[in-house]
Amino acid sequence: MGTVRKVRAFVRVKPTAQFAQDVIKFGPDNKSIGIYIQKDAKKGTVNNSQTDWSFKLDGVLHNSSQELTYETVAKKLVSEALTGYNGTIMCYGQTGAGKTYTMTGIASEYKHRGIIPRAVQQVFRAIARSVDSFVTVRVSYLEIYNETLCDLLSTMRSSEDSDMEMAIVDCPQGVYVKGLSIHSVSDEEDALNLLFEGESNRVIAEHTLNKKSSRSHCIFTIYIESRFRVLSDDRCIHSKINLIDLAGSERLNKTGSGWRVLKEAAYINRSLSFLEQMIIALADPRREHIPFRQSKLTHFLKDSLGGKCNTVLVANVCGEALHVEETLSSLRFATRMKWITSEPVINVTYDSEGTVKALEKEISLLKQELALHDILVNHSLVTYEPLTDVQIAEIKSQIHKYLRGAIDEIDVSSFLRAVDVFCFSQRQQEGEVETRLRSKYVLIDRNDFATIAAAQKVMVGAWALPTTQFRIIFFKEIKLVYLFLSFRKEGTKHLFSGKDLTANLPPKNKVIIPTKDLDVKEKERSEDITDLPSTPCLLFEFCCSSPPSREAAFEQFKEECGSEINRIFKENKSILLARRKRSSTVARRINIIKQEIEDIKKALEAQKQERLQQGEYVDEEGHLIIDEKEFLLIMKLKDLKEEYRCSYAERQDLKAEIQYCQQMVDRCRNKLVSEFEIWYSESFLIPTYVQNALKQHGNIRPGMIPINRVMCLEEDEQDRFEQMQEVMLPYGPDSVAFYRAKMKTDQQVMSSGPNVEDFVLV
Ligand SMILES: Nc1ncnc2c1ncn2[C@@H]1O[C@H](COP(=O)(O)OP(=O)(O)OP(=O)(O)O)[C@@H](O)[C@H]1O
Repeated sequence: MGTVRKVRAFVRVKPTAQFAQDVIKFGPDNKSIGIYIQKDAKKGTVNNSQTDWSFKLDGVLHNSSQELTYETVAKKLVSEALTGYNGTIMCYGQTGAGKTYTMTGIASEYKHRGIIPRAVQQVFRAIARSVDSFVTVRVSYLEIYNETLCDLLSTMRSSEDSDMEMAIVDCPQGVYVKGLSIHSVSDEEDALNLLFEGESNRVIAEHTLNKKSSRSHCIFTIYIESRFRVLSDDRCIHSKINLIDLAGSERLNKTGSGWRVLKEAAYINRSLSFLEQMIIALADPRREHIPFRQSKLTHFLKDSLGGKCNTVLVANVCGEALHVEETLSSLRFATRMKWITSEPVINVTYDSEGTVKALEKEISLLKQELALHDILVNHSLVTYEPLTDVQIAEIKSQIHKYLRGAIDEIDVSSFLRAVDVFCFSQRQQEGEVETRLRSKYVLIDRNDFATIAAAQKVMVGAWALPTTQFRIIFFKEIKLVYLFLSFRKEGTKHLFSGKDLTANLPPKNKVIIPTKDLDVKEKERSEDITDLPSTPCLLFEFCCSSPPSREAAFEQFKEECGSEINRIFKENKSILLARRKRSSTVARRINIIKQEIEDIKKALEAQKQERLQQGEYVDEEGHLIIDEKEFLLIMKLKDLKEEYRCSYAERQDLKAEIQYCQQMVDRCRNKLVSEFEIWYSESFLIPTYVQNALKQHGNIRPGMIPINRVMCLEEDEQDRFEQMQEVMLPYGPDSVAFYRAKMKTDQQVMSSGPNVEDFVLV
């Protein structure tokens, strides 16, 4: 079980020119807020009505920027969500007090973006840094308007979903909304697109208190699921972050709009008062029944307030005297929230069934791929069933014959046969097989991706030709499994020659072992196959069409492009280790000195007792006379104390140095990982022509433009226009996703024209 925590509650005061400084006062701890009201003169001099209140919350946000608000309120909750804790952040307060500003912010200005876009950014930045897990992110956007559930992303719903009636459903895993569309998002821009799309669909009414008053409760949810890259680790960590912008909590008589708005206000007030009842019940440990089902909002919040979830409330208040009653009511609400306790736990499931399913799916895809290859190369009769004893014996006999030189080639027609050939040949004549292979084939290390890619490029045109003959030969360790292709001459025309290959390979082809030192027999053997090109066979790794594993690529990256940062990282780490070692040596020394001091103190005490028993000597001036032993002990104690002081000071210095070194190491590690991610996607996931564009003088800056964008670019003009926009955007590359998403939503809204008006109720 997790540790028991309290729900955290903050108050955010909207800046105003008419701030009521005599009415609202903040404590020096930045956590307390006091409200002082003059006595109502009409009620006479003797009346007992309360005139001042004091509230203590987790923080008061007055004149605080969006950034500071996010750091204070949300950052920790979001980072804990990334490790599997559910989280809820809720903004409560009267109309116009800044709930939407706090939660969503101003969509046209990056600087004023609110909690939701910042949370999205934090999530995707953390994902970019994670190397050991696959993280998937999904989002949904729900609106509760007049007790009706609306999907703000309904235009993106599949036809199946849109037919389904929405309802809040309890299930053992928690509460969920049946029929609500949940969308996978691959990056920050994707998620922001959906946020802005949903924003433009919110029910908004013109209202005396706020011209763009949101009349509904809106819940943007981010679902995070992390699966570990290692197949043996079947843990799946999942969490959700509910970001809730409640409708305004003003009193009916202040709304001052038409009957429709009054009806809305009645609904809003009712659901907020049910919410208050639920909070009072949750805060009372003796209460057995919690009235969740009284409204859609409370039902939805059943597993999002307290319980196993991290919960944060922001009470938005106005600073003017006119709104003091609403301010008081919001502060009371926030104080009640603080009484609720929670015991957050990590949501983890062990998905061995999922892993098996994923593996089965992968096997079936591989089988299909293999079948397709077989058809392409006229090997349609190949079987992948386990071999019979007779077939195994036949393979063994073929290998013996090949090694004796009785046959030129081993016919390896299926993968399983090849595995057997490999196992058997490895046991039998590993060295000999290697020499023979080296004399006939060009060998490429499986980790040399550049060479493999070049070889692949040369061969790519030959794949589909029926004259291409496959042979798979397994070599030494399973790590060096190669797929050999031999290309037979078609008439007099070679499909390509070894020269073509060498021309296409990168200069660092040192791993290619040239064909040489053939004995006579071998020469004859190669002459036998003169109908093959001069470099008789090409080969490449069995799975070279898929990118290398991240682990292998990371090793390569550290050797090559990332070598400098890796070197600095290692150096810093070794300095850190040396400092730590030194610090523990000093700590040990301090302990020894402490012990010695204790021992000497005891010895001195014993000496003193002995002296007292024997009677003390004093000189003529009345000074006490001690013997030499006691004198030496006193001197030793003095030295030890001095040594203790020096060692202690050294330890303090070392501690500060360690802290600094640790920061440097962490920074280097993050840099190494983020550079690796860019390098990996540029080297293996991005097509070559895009890679060229990303090179130093290419027209795209790395990390700036998502691939899908690059792919759909057609004209140079478009390129230049986008580049220019990126340079001009404030806050550099960080804001690109935000502005792109905003532009996209604006374009959609413009093209949908009058439909936008449908959402504005006047
Ligand atoms: N802290 C703040 N700093 C600057 N402007 C703010 C702040 N808080 C709110 N505002 C501005 O005040 C106006 C009203 O804020 P907002 O729409 O967020 O209120 P609300 O509480 O969501 O109201 P409603 O319940 O009616 O939707 C907006 O123009 C917003 O930009």
